[in-house]
Amino acid sequence: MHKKEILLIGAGGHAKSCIDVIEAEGKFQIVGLIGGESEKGKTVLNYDVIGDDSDLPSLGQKIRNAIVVIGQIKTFEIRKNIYLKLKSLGYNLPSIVSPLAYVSKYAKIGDGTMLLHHSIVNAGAIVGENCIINSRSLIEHDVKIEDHCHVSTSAVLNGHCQVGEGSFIGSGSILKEGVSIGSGCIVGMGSIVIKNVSDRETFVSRFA
Ligand SMILES: CC(=O)SCCNC(=O)CCNC(=O)[C@H](O)C(C)(C)COP(=O)(O)OP(=O)(O)OC[C@H]1O[C@@H](n2cnc3c(N)ncnc32)[C@H](O)[C@@H]1OP(=O)(O)O
Repeated sequence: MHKKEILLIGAGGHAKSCIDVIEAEGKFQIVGLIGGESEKGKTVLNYDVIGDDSDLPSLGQKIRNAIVVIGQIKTFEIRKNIYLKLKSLGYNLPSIVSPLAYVSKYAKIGDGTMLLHHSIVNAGAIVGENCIINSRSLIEHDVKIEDHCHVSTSAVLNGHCQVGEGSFIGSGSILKEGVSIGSGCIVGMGSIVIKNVSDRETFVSRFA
């Protein structure tokens, strides 16, 4: 199969996981990574960091596809801003789905979103643009996740939960069905969330 070229924006740890998924999916040929000024010339797995943000306009003349592979815990603005910049430069921002993930035919996945290995998105769920649906996470039926969110490893979002723009749901967290998380929230790893969380709130479970 002819593979389309894709540029990866980010050169850290999360980029490695994303490279593994892109190679496994087999639809795109990675042409290189975009990193910070100091990362130029570095290699991540088998791929070179070929430029920084300032090179995006010129690279966009030859490479049409891109995806953001920067990680996200405390701030979503870095991923959001670079995503909007790529859009304004005319890049295509495909969604990438690991062949080991399951996406119901009744679910919707937005542009620029990556589903990593063993994630599950069930019927009626809607995932926005530029999200990370990380390894082994479970997005149950009718969940709605807005743009620029990160659902971390092994998090469980039960039926009808909602997650506002730019929120982070920590590793191994469990959201009770119907719970609503506001925008720009941080849900700490291992949290049990049984009530709604307001915009920009950091929530961690405290059982002591
Ligand atoms: C593939 C990947 O690696 S994806 C990344 C996966 N990683 C995660 O999911 C981890 C996400 N990060 C967390 O959960 C962090 O602990 C955060 C963001 C919630 C807080 O981090 P920080 O702001 O650095 O807070 P800090 O570690 O100083 O802790 C502040 C307080 O909250 C408590 N706390 C922090 N996280 C948690 C948590 N998940 N559950 C319960 N309590 C917590 C700390 O014990 C501390 O309590 P104290 O003030 O009584 O001493």
